[in-house]
This record gives sequence, structure tokens and C-alpha cells, in this order.
Amino acid sequence: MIGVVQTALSLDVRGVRYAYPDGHVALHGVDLTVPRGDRVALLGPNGAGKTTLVLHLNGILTPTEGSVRVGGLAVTPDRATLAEVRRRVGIVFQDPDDQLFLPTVAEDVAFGPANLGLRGAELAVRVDEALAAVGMSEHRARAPQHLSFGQRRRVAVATVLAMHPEILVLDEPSSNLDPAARRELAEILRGLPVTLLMVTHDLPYAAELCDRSVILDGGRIVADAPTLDLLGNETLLARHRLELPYGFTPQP
Ligand SMILES: Nc1ncnc2c1ncn2[C@@H]1O[C@H](COP(=O)(O)OP(=O)(O)OP(=O)(O)O)[C@@H](O)[C@H]1O
Repeated sequence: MIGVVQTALSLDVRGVRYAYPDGHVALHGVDLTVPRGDRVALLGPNGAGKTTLVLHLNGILTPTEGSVRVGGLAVTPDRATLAEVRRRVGIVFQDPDDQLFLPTVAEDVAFGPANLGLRGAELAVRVDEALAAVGMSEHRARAPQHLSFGQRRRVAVATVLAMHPEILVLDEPSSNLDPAARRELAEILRGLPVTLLMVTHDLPYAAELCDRSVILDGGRIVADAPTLDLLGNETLLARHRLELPYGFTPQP
């Protein structure tokens, strides 16, 4: 293992500032810590910097200033560190088709751990566990493109879980799901024993899954508090272009 320091923090983002090559500053000194096992929602209007921040977590972007640590490991651009960081940070993209490209569900889930060198029974166990965690074991031999969108999203989650990540990062996990698939995915995510960072515009979903929410706006963290407190603050929500669906009242 490369310089692993045992820590109770899955994520430790300190003073991250990032300017895109065209000079646009998308992050202005972001601090964010996520203790291991917590579930945190990352909220904010379009253009707030949420994607930019997520791309720092697995080293796709390197901060102009500041630092990112994942499970104690500093994210640096050298190859060995990046490989370990990408195993630790499992990103589930909004479109599952970005993550599923092999003939069967089981092969897609095996792809990541096989790349880590797992073989035989050890690999089979990883695949079985990940598919069971998302309730997709019975679909293991099917072609991903023949599954429903909700099922494909669950398989995309499994491909990441099979890597035994330190933190699962979900980009808009409830988008394009019907009410039943949305609820089923929430139940699955709530039962996973992993740290979770969920980027979402779906405030009821944040309330359902995450005790804590962070609002990013204009490249700055403008609120970090219990989700129910944030969602109960109409002035704060309006100031940051966040809206609850009509008739929704946050319930403890
Ligand atoms: N490649 C780029 N070059 C220059 N500016 C960029 C680039 N990508 C994003 N930006 C800018 O950085 C800011 C943050 O964008 P980002 O995509 O991180 O926001 P976001 O919160 O994820 O938005 P959304 O909710 O719409 O996905 C925006 O002002 C955006 O225009």
C-alpha cells in the first residue's frame, strides 16, 4: 500500500481552489470533510461547481491550490497514487451507459476488480456480493442493454461497489427513475455500509438518504448543516436557487 494513513475521514478536502485553463475560477477555496460511514448530499444550482469538485476527488482535476485526501491518502497526480485513489473513489455517473459496456451484467461488475488482479473464487465473490447488494443477482447473465434504466443504474452502482470503495459518489442517482425504482434505489443505498456523497437537485431524495447536506454555490460552500434544517430554511433555499417540490414538507 502506498502511504496509507488510517483515518476516520473518508474525505478531507482543504482549501481547494480551481481555475479552468480558460481562467474561469470554479472553486474558491472549498473545505469539506466526510467521516467514514456518513451520507452527505452535495446540493447547489447549475454551475455551482459540484461536478468540478467531484472531478477533484479521483484526481481527474488537480487543485490550483489546496489538497484532497481520500481515506488519508493524498490525491496526487502520480500514476500509482491515482490508481489507488480511483479504486477508493467510486463514481456512479448519471448515465449508467457510461459505465456498462460488456456483454453481460456479471462481466461488467467483474471488470474493475479483475483489473486490480483478482481472479477465480475471489473475483466471483466480489461480483456476487456487489450484485446481491443492489438486488440484481438474478440478472447476472443478462445483457445490460436489455435491462430497464433503473436496473442499469443499480448495475452501475454494483460495478463500483465491487471495487470496495472508500467512498461512493453518486451523480443525480434519482434522475430518470420512476417512483418505485427511485424508492427501491433509496432503500438499497441506505443499506450499504459505505460512505456516500450524493450530488443531487432532488431535495426530497437528499432528505430521505442524507442526514447532512452541503450547499455549494459560486464555487463556495455556503451551508453545511443537517438536511432537515437546510430544507426548512426557505430564505436560504431561495437564495441558492433550490426548490422543494410543491407540497413537500421536510419530515424528521
Ligand atoms: N471546461 C471548462 N472550462 C471552463 N469553465 C468550465 C469548464 N467546465 C465547467 N466550467 C465552469 O465552471 C463552473 C462550475 O461548473 P460545474 O459543471 O462544476 O457546475 P455544476 O454545479 O456541476 O453544475 P450542474 O448542476 O449544471 O451540473 C461553471 O461556471 C461552468 O461554466
